[in-house]
This record gives sequence, C-alpha cells and structure tokens, in this order.
Amino acid sequence: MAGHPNLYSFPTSDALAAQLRGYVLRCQNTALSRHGTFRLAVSGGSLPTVLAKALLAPSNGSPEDTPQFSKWHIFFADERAVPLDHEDSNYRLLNDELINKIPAELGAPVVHPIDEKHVEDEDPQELADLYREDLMREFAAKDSVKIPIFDLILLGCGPDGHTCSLFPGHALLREKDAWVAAETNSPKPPPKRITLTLPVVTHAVSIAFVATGAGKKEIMKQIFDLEEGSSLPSALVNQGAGEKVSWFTDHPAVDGVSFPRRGSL
Ligand SMILES: O=C(O)[C@H](O)[C@@H](O)[C@H](O)[C@H](O)COP(=O)(O)O
Repeated sequence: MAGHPNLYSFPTSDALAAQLRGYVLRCQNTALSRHGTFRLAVSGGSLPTVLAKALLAPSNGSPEDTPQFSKWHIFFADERAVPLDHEDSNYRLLNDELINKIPAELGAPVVHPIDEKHVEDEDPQELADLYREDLMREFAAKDSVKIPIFDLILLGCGPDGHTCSLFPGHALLREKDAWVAAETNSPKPPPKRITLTLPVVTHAVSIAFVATGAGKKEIMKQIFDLEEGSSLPSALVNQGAGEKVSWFTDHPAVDGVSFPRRGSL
C-alpha cells in the first residue's frame, strides 16, 4: 500500500479552484518535461465546472502557471452511451463548461470522445472496445503496454461512493485486465455507459477527486473513517493508489470527518 491519500479542505470555491489550478498545472509541467504531452482523464458531474473555474482564471504570467492546452490529450474517465450533443453527454458538458471557453492564445487540447456511431448499440461493449483502441493509439503507439499510465485522472464521488461509472458492489470492481469496461445497468441513469477500470485509475501518476457540499459528508465519513466504507469504489481508489490521491473538498463536505486534513497543498 502506497501511503495515505491527501485530504484538503477549503473554505470557499475560489480557494478550492486556486489550489486545484496549482495542482493540475504541476501535473502538467511534470508530464511535459517527461514526455512532451499531458494526458489526463476527466469525469462528469460538477467536475468540468470546477475545472473551468480553476483553469480559465488569469495566469500570473509565469510559464509554470500557464496551461499549455495544445499539448493536452483529454480522455473521459467515464462516459454515457448517448450522442455527443445529448444533455447527458460528459463530452458535451466538458465542451460547454471548459473547452469552448479556452482563449485562442492558449491553444486547443485534443479531446477524445466515444465513437458516436455506436451509442445506440444494444450492448455498449463495442463502445468500450473502441475507446480502448483510442487509448492504445495514444499510450501504446511504439511499445506494447500492459496498462495506460495517465498523468492525471480527475474524478467526482457520488453520494453512494461511486466514482467513474464504478458503482458499489458491482462485479466491475474486481476487473483486473480490461482498460475500459461497459456498464449496461447503471443504478444512476442513463443505464448504458463505459468506464475506465480500477487498475487504470490506480496506475495513474496522480489522481484527484473533487467533492463539495454538505451532501457529501456522510459518504466522506464512510470513505475516510469507517471500516464499512472500505469496499466503496472511491475508497478502493484510495487503497490502490495511496499518496498519489488528493481530495479537493470544501468544509461542508468533510464536516465531522476525523481523517486529518490540510488547508493547502
Ligand atoms: O456519470 C455520472 O453519474 C456522474 O458523472 C457521476 O459519476 C459524478 O461524477 C458523481 O456523481 C459526482 O457528482 P458531483 O461532482 O456532481 O457531485
């Protein structure tokens, strides 16, 4: 086990966004110095809005504080099997909240959507297989790799402890080999989705959760303080990736949580 996750808690959404910006840009700068691109995966929910607040804020002018979007490859940690312009699409959400608002001088990232031709398929397995092929092109172009190593995966946490489209008690949590899995019966609509698997999430260089609001405090207690929460998907990410995991929360989300938390990175 690789140590404990980092739990941060901030008084305001502005403070959270500022710290998240610093964190994401440090991940970017490390990735660019290592291999010239920044490869990340993002979830839906409130995350794209928070991310936009963080990344579209004015830079202090230093290269370290500047998003170099033209070197970014953005994948989806999970996606719903719907057309890309559908209101349930995480791709559409990310475009609306962030991508379409990036000033031209910062460049444009390469965004990797699901293959829209297969969203109506009875079984989303083909969608998952095609998304894996896209990952192969990006992560295994020259070598054969066992697992893609994202520079950063940005996640949300549902009130039931789910993350990506990995839901509590689901057989997918035991997946060891697949990179991308199909979900046909999600307890949260829409039912058909694809998701990165737990091994892909925990192998990332860095993993960050954003969880805010009083609606999260019960599940945060389960994840961080209670034995009974240890099998929840978000807790499994903590256990599998330890100190590589950072949680960005606000005070209401961690009210009553005993696990030690810090107010800055
Ligand atoms: O596909 C989904 O069902 C959502 O994207 C979901 O996974 C979301 O990330 C969490 O429920 C956290 O949501 P909030 O960030 O809005 O709390």
